[in-house]
Amino acid sequence: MAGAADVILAIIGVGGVGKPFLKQLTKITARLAKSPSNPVFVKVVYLARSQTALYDRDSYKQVDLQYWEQELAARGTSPLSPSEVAEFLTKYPQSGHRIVVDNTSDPTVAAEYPTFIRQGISVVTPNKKAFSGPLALWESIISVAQNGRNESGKGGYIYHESSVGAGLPIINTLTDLLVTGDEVRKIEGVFSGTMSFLFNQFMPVPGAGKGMDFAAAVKIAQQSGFTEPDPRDDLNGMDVARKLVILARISGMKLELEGIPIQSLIPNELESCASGAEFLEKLHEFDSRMDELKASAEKDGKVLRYVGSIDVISGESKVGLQRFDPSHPIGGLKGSDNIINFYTKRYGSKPLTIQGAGAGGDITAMGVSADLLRVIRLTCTR
Ligand SMILES: NC(=O)C1=CN([C@@H]2O[C@H](COP(=O)(O)OP(=O)(O)OC[C@H]3O[C@@H](n4cnc5c(N)ncnc54)[C@H](OP(=O)(O)O)[C@@H]3O)[C@@H](O)[C@H]2O)C=CC1
Ligand SMILES: N[C@@H](CC=O)C(=O)O
Ligand code: NA
Repeated sequence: MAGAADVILAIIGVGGVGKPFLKQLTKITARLAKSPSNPVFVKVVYLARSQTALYDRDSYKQVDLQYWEQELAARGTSPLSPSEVAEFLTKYPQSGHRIVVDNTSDPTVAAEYPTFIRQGISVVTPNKKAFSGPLALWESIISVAQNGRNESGKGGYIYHESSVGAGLPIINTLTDLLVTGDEVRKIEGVFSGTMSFLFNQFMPVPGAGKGMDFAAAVKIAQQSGFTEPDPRDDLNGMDVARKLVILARISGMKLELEGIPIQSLIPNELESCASGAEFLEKLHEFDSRMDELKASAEKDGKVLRYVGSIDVISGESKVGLQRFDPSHPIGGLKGSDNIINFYTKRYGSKPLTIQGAGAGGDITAMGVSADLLRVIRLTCTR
């Protein structure tokens, strides 16, 4: 078949984001295979959860995207380490671009992105750890990726749109601003779907109801798939700080996570909880503290919202609670909406604003699927 190409795919992580990603992938693979001029055949040869994986070292049998769950239960074996996944993909006996989709939040998988990329394997992920972890890891990734600093044409590609604002076009927009020569001065807004949901529920604008107890809202946020695998990573402000670090580094700053002042919403007494489950169980005991903050803001006619900002010129950044007028765009956010304002030279004093749901399985998976298609277009289109 003229112009036909193969894509060899390894998928690591099939949880709240990974499952809807697989559903989207099923439709995408069917569509790509039917292209009359440039059919692309996506072959999933590795699929892993934390304790079990589907792959065949000898036959490279493809994973059935419809029955993967049953197959995993019936014939799953121990997962490969990330470097073994790289070797497994590299040894696949036919040509075709190799791609790893990392749908975990595991820093040990993230630490191996340079290993994948150096071997020409592209990485697509919503996992924030590699881009907001040690600066050296970030530098290493962007120095080897084709779409990184050198555009050397040798390594694989890296795309991680869903690591900020889930499926919202945040990273693509920032990249477009920068590559076309705009000067980004400040980025601010609500970066957490969980925090947005919590404060919209706990302290709605006047006239929109009394509001829910804080700990009860946290449980709903978790059940709705908005939180990180461990909800403490949202409540301690780290998730927002990670997103700011990612945007700051793309903007050219050499920022480390430790450089951001972060207001944690975890009560001191719960810092030592052994698990996220224990934390969730005990959080309601501290609802009165949140109620006090709420009452004080209410007295001044304000609402509380959890925001982050980074001043690219001065290098100042912060993450925490702020009071807003109920009529302010941040005060009036709904659901799990993020709102992100880019202040740039071209846009002047009125920022470029992106707003919409910023957490949840389907919309995060959408960002991952779109990134995957981006890599396929770059590598398989004749
Ligand atoms: N949920 C959201 O709204 C958003 C999430 N993200 C990011 O998406 C990623 C996934 O989040 P989410 O799906 O909610 O998390 P989940 O906890 O629901 O799923 C994580 C999956 O990764 C698997 N996993 C963890 N470690 C490993 C490992 N070392 N090897 C193989 N598999 C592993 C887990 O295995 P097991 O099934 O065995 O537990 C699980 O299948 C995170 O990085 C998160 O920050 C980004 C934007 C929004
Ligand atoms: N836990 C995160 C998920 C997306 O990044 C959030 O609530 O925003
Ligand atoms: Na995004």
